[in-house]
Amino acid sequence: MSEARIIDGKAFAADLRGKIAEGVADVRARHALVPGLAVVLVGEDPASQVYVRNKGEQTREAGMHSVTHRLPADTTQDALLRLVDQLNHDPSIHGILVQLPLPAHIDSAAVLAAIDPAKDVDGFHVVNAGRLAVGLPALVPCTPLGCLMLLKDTVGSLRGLHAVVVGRSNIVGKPMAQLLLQADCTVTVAHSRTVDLAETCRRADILVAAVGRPEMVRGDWIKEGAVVIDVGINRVPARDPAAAAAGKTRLVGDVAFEEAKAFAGAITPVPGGVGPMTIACLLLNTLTAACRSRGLELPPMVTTARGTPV
Ligand SMILES: Nc1nc(=O)c2c([nH]1)NC[C@@H]1CN(c3ccc(C(=O)N[C@@H](CCC(=O)O)C(=O)O)cc3)C=[N+]21
Repeated sequence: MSEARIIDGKAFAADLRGKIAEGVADVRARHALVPGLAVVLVGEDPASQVYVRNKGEQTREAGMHSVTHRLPADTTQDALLRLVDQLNHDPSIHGILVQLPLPAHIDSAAVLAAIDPAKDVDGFHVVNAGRLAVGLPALVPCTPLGCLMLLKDTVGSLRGLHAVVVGRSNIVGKPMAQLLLQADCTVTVAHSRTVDLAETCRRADILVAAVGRPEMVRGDWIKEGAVVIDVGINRVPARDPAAAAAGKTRLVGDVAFEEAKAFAGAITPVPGGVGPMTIACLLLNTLTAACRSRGLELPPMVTTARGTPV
């Protein structure tokens, strides 16, 4: 039994961002099109602040136009809806991302529904979810899109493989299952009410863990040689008790990584796995949305022979 290959999402994402930057330079030169992304952050959650700052920097590095709207935590739903409407009508903006979670007094579903589906670079609008489900061109949620890219890069053809997705959220589990189905996998969607979750996972050639529970998937849940994609990003107390007492934390996934390495054929780490791919795919979706707004194909440096990004 050999140790799993570690899938380097950080390096893959850096490479993808390089290709996106070339694609942006191409549409700027040939079509005077500058893809623009607007990120809206309500409230001051420190983790969200870091993440939003990274998005802004990487967007600009790719040659795109980037605006961040930071609104106070007590912003009314009406004010947020007015901002979304303004961005919907702003021709310099091709992608709109409203950072989740929103404060409890705001109805997230109402806000997501107000985003123009053509600018919905998170792929959370019901129109995009529906288009993905029936196989029409859609803006696809960034995290599952990034996972699919890592899987295809690791495995090649996914045809006929049994994929088990643990987690049924609208932002990861459900769209992940749709993408795997489209790639000709046999797909099982498991969740907290699944009877004998461990046994279900053991049948997976491809295991995608997206439950948000630190290290829930154990090593012996994994079939020998399976490819494991860990979507979880959980902050837990530092290993060292003194450091933990001082409030220091570390990031772990939904998979017990050290155990899993002994069983898996390949596995994504946390950090440095799926997380960086999520942001790279946000940039890709912004470029896609900008091109579609002008009826253009995606530039060739970010597409496969079939003209799709994956
Ligand atoms: N509308 C909306 N869309 C989102 O896509 C969205 C959101 N709201 N709310 C918050 C979550 C979280 N999220 C992350 C993306 C990348 C990393 C990431 O790059 N993580 C790095 C490092 C993390 C670190 O060191 O803190 C890694 O895993 O290697 C993390 C978290 C997107 N989200």
